[in-house]
Formats: sequence, structure tokens, C-alpha cells
Amino acid sequence: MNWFSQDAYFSQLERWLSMEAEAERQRLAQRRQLSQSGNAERGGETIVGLFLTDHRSGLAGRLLLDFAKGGSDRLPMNRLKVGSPVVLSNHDNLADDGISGVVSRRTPTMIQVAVDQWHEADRYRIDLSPDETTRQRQLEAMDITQTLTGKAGRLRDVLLGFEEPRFVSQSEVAFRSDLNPPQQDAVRFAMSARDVAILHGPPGTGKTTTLAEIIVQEVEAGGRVLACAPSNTAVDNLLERLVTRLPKVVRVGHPARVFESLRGHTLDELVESDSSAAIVRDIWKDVDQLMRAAKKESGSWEGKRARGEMYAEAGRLRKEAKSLERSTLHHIVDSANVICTTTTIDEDLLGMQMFDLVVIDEACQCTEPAVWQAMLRAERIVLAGDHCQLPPTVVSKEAAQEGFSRSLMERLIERFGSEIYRRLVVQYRMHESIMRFSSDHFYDGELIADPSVSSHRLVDLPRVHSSLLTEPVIEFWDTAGTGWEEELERDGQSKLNRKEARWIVEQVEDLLDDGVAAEQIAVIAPYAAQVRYLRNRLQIPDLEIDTVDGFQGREKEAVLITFVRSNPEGEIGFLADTRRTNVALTRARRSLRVIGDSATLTRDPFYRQMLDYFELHDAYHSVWELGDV
Ligand SMILES: Nc1ncnc2c1ncn2[C@@H]1O[C@H](COP(=O)(O)OP(=O)(O)OP(=O)(O)O)[C@@H](O)[C@H]1O
Repeated sequence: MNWFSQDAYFSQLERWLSMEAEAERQRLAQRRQLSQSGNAERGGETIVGLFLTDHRSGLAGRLLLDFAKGGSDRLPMNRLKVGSPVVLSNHDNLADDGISGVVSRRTPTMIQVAVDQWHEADRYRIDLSPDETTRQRQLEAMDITQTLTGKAGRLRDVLLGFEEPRFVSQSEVAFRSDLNPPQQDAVRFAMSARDVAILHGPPGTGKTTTLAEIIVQEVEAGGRVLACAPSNTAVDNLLERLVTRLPKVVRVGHPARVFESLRGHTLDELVESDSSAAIVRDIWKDVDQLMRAAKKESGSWEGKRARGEMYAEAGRLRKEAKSLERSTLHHIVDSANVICTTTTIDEDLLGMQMFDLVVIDEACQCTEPAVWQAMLRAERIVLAGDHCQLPPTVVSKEAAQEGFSRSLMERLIERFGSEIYRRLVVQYRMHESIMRFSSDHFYDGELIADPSVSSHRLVDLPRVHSSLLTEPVIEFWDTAGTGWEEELERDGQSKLNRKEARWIVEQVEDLLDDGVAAEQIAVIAPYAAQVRYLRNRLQIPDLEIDTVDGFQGREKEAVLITFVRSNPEGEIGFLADTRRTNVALTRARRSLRVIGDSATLTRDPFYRQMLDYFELHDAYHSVWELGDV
């Protein structure tokens, strides 16, 4: 969609935000109506029947509660990620409205929630909750953006597509890391942008490495940088590459949501280790003592007066401690060269601080309202991402259809074309033949496999034997004509395919027999029901089985994909969004084995080309060859 005016643009975003809020509220209400049985868990936004297994005080005075299903049972597949806002309630009492919390840690068998308070119950349930705070902040940022004038107003207008982005010629750059020529070109390009530049990073091409170099260059030139991403994991990936290279990098955000190894860089821990922290702790001790002494005073008039004085003194000291804490906090933020945060920015903390450069990694995972909080603080902007992979998750189908799931980055590329972006093309993940189809289809055939990966195979890994599974790099196994049909999961919406699942189980067992470690294998299914079905049948520690969404941004040595869809009508549902398949195919480093029904899939031209590709590379097989169909 193109807008004719700023008003039209922002009103559209506000409308989509309220459609999304309504859709999320309805979804939560529906889920909470569902029985306490496993049905409620199917959408991945609820976990029921949980027992409290541990509790302790966490950072910033919050309570950390650990929940598990009992025994060593794995938790059902879910979208409750670290940082997700949730409602914690009594499993056995549907009338319980619950309390708000945030997921602070998760393992396959445990989920930890950080809360301010907690009601005791025998069993609990956790529901993903609509994130009203974030939405409110986005609306406020959009309101302010509309009033901007001068330089900031111009930047807004470039982002809306009303003004052309400007670039200046860039003098020689002294690179601080080993970058390949397209990465160097991207750094130069970003540094030459006066308004906005885009870094297009196809899978495994070192997008985050390149962004880190751009940030280092900016800081060395005397600039301050705000480095953001939509998820905590993506922020931490960037932070990890910065802390070894720059001294004053601060991670803003609840420490519980930050990788453990990086927590020393969070604002909370930096405040805690500042020399003023000891003084603050002493003041708090004095406050405690005064409060205790006040309680002991007698009820006489004199006692009452003394008590009043003690309370007043405690109040004064409390104010002093808080103000000291606050000034330490602001001092650390103000003297940082780089602030790393999610795109949901803490306004109280950053105030209206401006940054010479704002970068947003994984920008294609952000809806448009999600970027304006960061944009407001920018002199210049660099967006990085890949619009050929999954778009942001949007709950409201209607809003998504109208365009809400299209990111600002994608829109700018459509609006300005190649003048606004540079694409990284050397990739460090996939064997040449795993990469080629995706490259031709999504990246104009420009991807190049670095020699360190271009011909690597499973059999080259230590302890892996040569076999029919470890020698070939790509294979497609066709189920057409066998009747290996999909089915709808009982009581559910999602689809599974038992026969394809059986094939996957055999493949995994054979790979393990050939010496491939479970943690080197990924099983990917586009449908949650197939993931659930396979997880039940393949309970192997360290083996990851997940949906495509769960694997975005990750890689494994060997990837097995089950496409699931097989029906006489040739319906392929959301497989028609080929970006999903692009993500699935490009997770594999050395081996990609795929099973699907060509008769169903090839009704779509994309899948016809994919099958042609496998055939051309002598990698097409029919499951009839297996003999036991
Ligand atoms: N110039 C380079 N030389 C050698 N290795 C590199 C280079 N650039 C990146 N890499 C390696 O490639 C891998 C991917 O890099 P990085 O994580 O920066 O990529 P990305 O594009 O952000 O990844 P994703 O696909 O998850 O978005 C890393 O192991 C990194 O060390």
C-alpha cells in the first residue's frame, strides 16, 4: 500500500494496531474458555497443568517462579519466549483472572516466570498475554513523530517515501575486522547514508557481523549508537559481537531476559557494580533500622513524636537512595557509546536522548509501528534484515491481509529499489547445492558459497561414517501416488502426515547410527501438529524438532523437512507463502533431505521449480524405491 499523506499513513497504522489488539484479546479470551485439557495448548500460547517447582528472589526485586509439568516431562511446543508477557493463573479455577508476568527462562522441561506477586495454587496455567504496554508506547511514539519538523521531519518523510534518501561520497575506511568485499561495500554504503541505508542479509551472509563493524566505525568516529532488534535474542547476538570490541556498551532490559554470559553488561548489573552502589546499600540499611526502631516506640505522645520523626527521616533517606541510584543509572547511560535494547524502548530511561546512528537488526521481523520509538531518536538509520524470510507475526488475519505484516524495510526497498540497499552475497553456512535453489529464486542468483563451506558434507565431520545418508548433500523423496495423505489433528486445526513422520523417524535413526550427533540434526515441519506428533515419537535428548518459525535465524548440519501436505485438491495452505520454505531450506549446512507429495505441491509453480531443481541435480527419488510402501 502507498500513502498519499502522513495522516493517512499513521491513521492506517493506528487502525491496524487496534485490530491487532482486538484479535489478541479475543484469542486470549477464547483460549481461557477452553477446558484445562491439552486442547488449550494446541496453539502454543498456553501451558496448563503446571506445578511450581522452585521460587526465589530475582534481580530488581522480582520473584522468579519455576514451573514444570511434573517429572521430566517436556513442555508442549509453545511460543512463550524469554521476554513474552504472560498471565499466570490457577489451573483449577477458570474464574481466576491471574497476575501478569514475563517469561524469564525456559528449557525443554521448565518455564520460569518473573512476577511482582504470586497467589498460591495446586496447579497453574500460563497464557501468552497481549502486550498493551508495548502498543501504548508505539502509539505515543507515532504521535510525536507526526509533529516533527526540520531535520527529524525530513528523516520521517524519507521513511514514508515522500523524500529521496541522500548519500555522500565516503572517504577510505580502515576496517576493524576481516570482512569480505560485499560486506566492506555495505559498511561504506551505510557510512555514506545521510538518512537511511538498508543492509540486505540473506541466510548466513554475516549480516550481524557487518552491522557490528558499522557500529564500531561510528563509535570510532565519535558517534553514539542505539542498537536495536525486535527480540531479546537478536539484541544479544549483536551485543555479543560488540562487547569484545568496544568499552562502553550497555544493554538495557530486564537482566532475566539477557543471555547469562552477557548479563554483566546490563544496566542493572552495571549500576550494582558501580562504586555508588555500596553507599546506596548502606542508606537502605539505615532506612530498615529506622523503620524497625520506629515500630518499637511506645504509644506515649513522646513515643509518637519520635516515631514520626523516624518515619520522616526514613522517607528522606529513601528519596536520597533513589535519587543516587537514578543519577548513577543516568550517568552510565549518558556515558555509553552504544545502547543495546529491543525496539520496545524504555522511555523513562532514555528520555529524549538522540543518537548519531540507530541500527535495527532483524528489521523485517518488525511491524511498522514497532520501529518509530527508535526512529524518533535517530540522526541516521541503518536497517538490516531479509525480507525473503518470514515477516513479523501478526495475529489479526484481516490486518495482515491489508498489509500490516509488511515491514518498513520491505516497503522502502519496494519504494526506492537498489539505491537504498546493499546485499551481502557470500554465505558461510550452506553447501553450494543447498544454497543454489534459494539463491536463484530469492536472491537473483547472487549468492556465493564461501570456499570454507561450498563443498562440505556430513561425511567430512569427525566420527561420521560414509553411507547413503552422509554422502549425498540434497535429496527430495516424493510420496506421490502412495496414498501417504495428510490428516487433520484430532480436536485441532493443524495437520499431520503419519507416513511422512515414519520416514523422518527412520532417517533420524539412520543418521544417528552413521555417527551424526543429535544436536547436529534439525527436523522441520511447517505444521505444529506434525511437530507434536514427531516429538512424541522421537524423544531424543538434544534433537530439535520445530516449526519453520522456531528455526528462523538458526542452522544445523543436517536438516530433514516434512512438507505434510498431500491431498487430492492440491491445497497447500500457508506453504503458498514461499518465504517460509526459503527459511526451512536454508537452515541446513551440509545435508538437506526433504519429503513431500509432488502431486500436491507442484500445483504451485514455486514447488514445481523446486522439484525440477532436485531432479536436475540427480537428487529426486520416489518413496516407491523404498519397497515397503
Ligand atoms: N567475512 C567473514 N569471514 C569469515 N566468516 C564470516 C564472515 N562474515 C561472517 N562470517 C561467519 O558467518 C557466520 C554468520 O555470521 P552472522 O551471524 O553475522 O550472520 P547473519 O547473516 O547475521 O546470520 P543469520 O542468517 O542468522 O541472520 C558466523 O559464523 C560468522 O563468523
